[in-house]
Amino acid sequence: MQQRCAHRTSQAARPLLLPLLPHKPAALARSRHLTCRIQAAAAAVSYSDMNGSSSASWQANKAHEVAPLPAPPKSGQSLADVLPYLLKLALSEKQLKWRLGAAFACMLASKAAGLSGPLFLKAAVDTLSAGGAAVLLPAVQCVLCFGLCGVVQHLTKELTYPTFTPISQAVARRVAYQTFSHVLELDITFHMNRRTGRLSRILERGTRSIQMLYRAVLFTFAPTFIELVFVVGLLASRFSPMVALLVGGTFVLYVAWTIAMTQAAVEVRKQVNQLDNLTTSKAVDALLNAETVALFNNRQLEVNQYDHYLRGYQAAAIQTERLSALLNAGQSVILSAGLTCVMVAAVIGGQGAEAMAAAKATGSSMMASAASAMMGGGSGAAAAGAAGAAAAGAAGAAAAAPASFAGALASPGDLVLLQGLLLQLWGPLQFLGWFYREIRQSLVDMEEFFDILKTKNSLPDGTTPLPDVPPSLADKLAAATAAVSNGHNGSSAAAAAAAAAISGSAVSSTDKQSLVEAALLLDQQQHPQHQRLQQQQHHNLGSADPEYGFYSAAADPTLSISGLGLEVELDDVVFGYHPERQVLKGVSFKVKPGESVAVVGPSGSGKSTILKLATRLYDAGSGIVKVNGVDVRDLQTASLRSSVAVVPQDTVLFNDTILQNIRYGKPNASDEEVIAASRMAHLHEAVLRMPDGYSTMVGERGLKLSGGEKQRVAIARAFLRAPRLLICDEATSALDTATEASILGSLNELARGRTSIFVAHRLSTVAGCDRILVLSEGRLVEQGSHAQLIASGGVYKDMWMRQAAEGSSSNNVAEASSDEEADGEPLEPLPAALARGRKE
Ligand SMILES: Nc1ncnc2c1ncn2[C@@H]1O[C@H](COP(=O)(O)OP(=O)(O)OP(=O)(O)O)[C@@H](O)[C@H]1O
Repeated sequence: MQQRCAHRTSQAARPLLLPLLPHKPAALARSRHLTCRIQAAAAAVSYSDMNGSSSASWQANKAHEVAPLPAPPKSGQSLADVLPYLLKLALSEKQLKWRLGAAFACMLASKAAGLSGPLFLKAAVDTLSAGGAAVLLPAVQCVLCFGLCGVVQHLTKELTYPTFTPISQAVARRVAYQTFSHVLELDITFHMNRRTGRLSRILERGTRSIQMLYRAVLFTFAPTFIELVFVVGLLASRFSPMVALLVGGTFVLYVAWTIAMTQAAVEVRKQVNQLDNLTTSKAVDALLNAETVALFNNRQLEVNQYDHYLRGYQAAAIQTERLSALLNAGQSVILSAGLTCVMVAAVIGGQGAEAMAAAKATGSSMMASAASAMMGGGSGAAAAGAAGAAAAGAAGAAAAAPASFAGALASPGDLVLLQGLLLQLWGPLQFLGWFYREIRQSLVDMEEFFDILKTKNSLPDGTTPLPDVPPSLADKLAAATAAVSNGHNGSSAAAAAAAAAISGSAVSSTDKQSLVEAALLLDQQQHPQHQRLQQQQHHNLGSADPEYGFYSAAADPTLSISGLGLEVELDDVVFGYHPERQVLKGVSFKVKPGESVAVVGPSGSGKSTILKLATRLYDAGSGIVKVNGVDVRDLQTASLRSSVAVVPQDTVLFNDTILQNIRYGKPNASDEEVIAASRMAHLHEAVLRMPDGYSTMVGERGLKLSGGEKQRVAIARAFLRAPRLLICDEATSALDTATEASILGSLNELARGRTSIFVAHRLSTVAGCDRILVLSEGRLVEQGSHAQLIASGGVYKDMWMRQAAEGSSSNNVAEASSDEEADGEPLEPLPAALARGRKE
């Protein structure tokens, strides 16, 4: 039985997929051609991967395991606000402990080596100053140690950040991943009100800032502070408390100046950011609309507008530069003045000459002297030019010192030591200023970033999964199942019951539906394979037919009427995009499962808005929108949307290949499925005519495709998706009438057994729908079948007659309608009538 069922499906699918089978030479050649195209497409897939356009993630359409972000701080204005957040971010990284420990060990080793170097150098200088042949070896030893310290200092310094980088990169990826996911999850109103370029700049600056803060705080501020404490201590013990006090004072003054100036620059930075956002969004806007710009010959207009923002940006950036120059100048003056004072104090208040003399007298090895110096076991004084005057000045002072200050100085080595230590501080201090400014800027950047993270979806997700059938149908289904199972035994009997029910004129369409459902339930109980296929289609998970890969309900008449359709109901819905303007003013209707409904009416009457409410892009202001009997606000949006396919009014494509763009309807679809869908959408031949076939890149937003081709890509996506609710918003408006007629045929096939809602201006394209809703100024003014509406002679009939009169191709249809009006016979469902009318 199972086999028979599978065979039936495969047989049913055969006509549909026949063109894919290589059973003729021509077909063989074609299939080879197709294979080439697919290979080319595969190449494009890797291209897409490289470009980050996600085919890999398309294959695995499920969330990656990325830890959620902690709640962003209430305010991101100060380090005190942001640091705990950064800490929480880092703490959830697995390797944090050992990496942080290793990075700190490297950093401390680097600092220790950096501070030891001057001590060895001092020892070498003092040794050499003693004179004589015996000092040569110890002096060389000291110099070698000095060199070794330099090597260790730089090697460990270079190891520090790379050791921590995997953590900061992992955090940055997590932040970027979760923020991107958060932004895509936000409601459509958020995206409507944002400018894309601006948003992407904020996200980019935010993630960059997080990395900057780690680097600055962990590897610049903390080590510099430790170093400062150590150096001040060393200076106090070796020279005098005054020297240490002066170094500390210089540092405090330096930091105070940096903070004050940076604070002043914050406002300017905010301005620069704003102008940067505006400039980028202006550029992105113009580039996205390059064709419109060219056609309207508005290049200069765009460039001028861009320049308007650029000029603002330029002015703000110049102000930032001025502030930066002032900051740097002040920092240099403070350091130079401070360090000169330190040197003078060291020279004047030099101490420890005796100790050094004693050290020399004992003739102890210079290594011992260096070691004692490192331990702070002696003190000395030296003089040098301010470190800001650079090493040359210091060296000159060192040379002059023994003569000029022989009485006050302990040794020339002390002078070298002092200068070495001060230079050791000088470098990080310079960076400290730069990093502080960066931190301030990062905090400004992160404020906007946190604002986005804190933005809540104004349409919070519901918790109820989409039920399989609406409650009313479920009841009828149960009754019908019982009836059918009492009367018959076995799936063929169930199918017979369904067939009888369908053909029975006395049975209402909903009851027919119920009986078919009942029959199918019985069938499923006995055909697990059948059930699996149906589930696959339900959840859009995979291909049902191993032979062809592509599954279509249209290929299997039993499945296509399997009641997969959703029930959509609007109950007294009032809605406006802005509170002061209502677009829908109390609209109520119900679309039954499996029913095809058209929404027609003048432009701006709210047709597309209804579709947006049904797919929960917006929530109704008042009234309820229900799908399968559940308020959409309670439904899990994912379960709703995974059951819906929308062919939108304006198809915007991803800048990727045609293959990938179609595959977007079902990310895990095989190439064969994609191509089968493309055939159903009458796109295949057009694609084959393109030089790169399915691997043709469609350009930004699909600009390289014609309007009709874009629409057919969207239709192919819908075929691939095989949805329970098909929504077509002017789906064929960009197509020529012949293509439109054949696509409508395919769409009708697709719509069988599913619920479908069509919005159309050309009434002839939807006259075959089960029901037509006529909307006018946000109100439902008429509804019924085409025949009923024509017969009632209302708004719809006026629209129909007007359209019939307008187009020569519609004349036949108009005649048909008057004939039908005259004799009361129902019209032949379109597009069959449409196609016939056009032929005639
Ligand atoms: N995102 C939006 N923000 C503000 N107003 C909107 C938005 N989308 C649509 N509108 C307005 O709502 C009204 C109804 O729009 P809707 O798109 O539903 O009309 P429609 O009947 O589908 O029109 P058409 O046939 O021209 O597509 C229009 O006046 C439109 O300007």
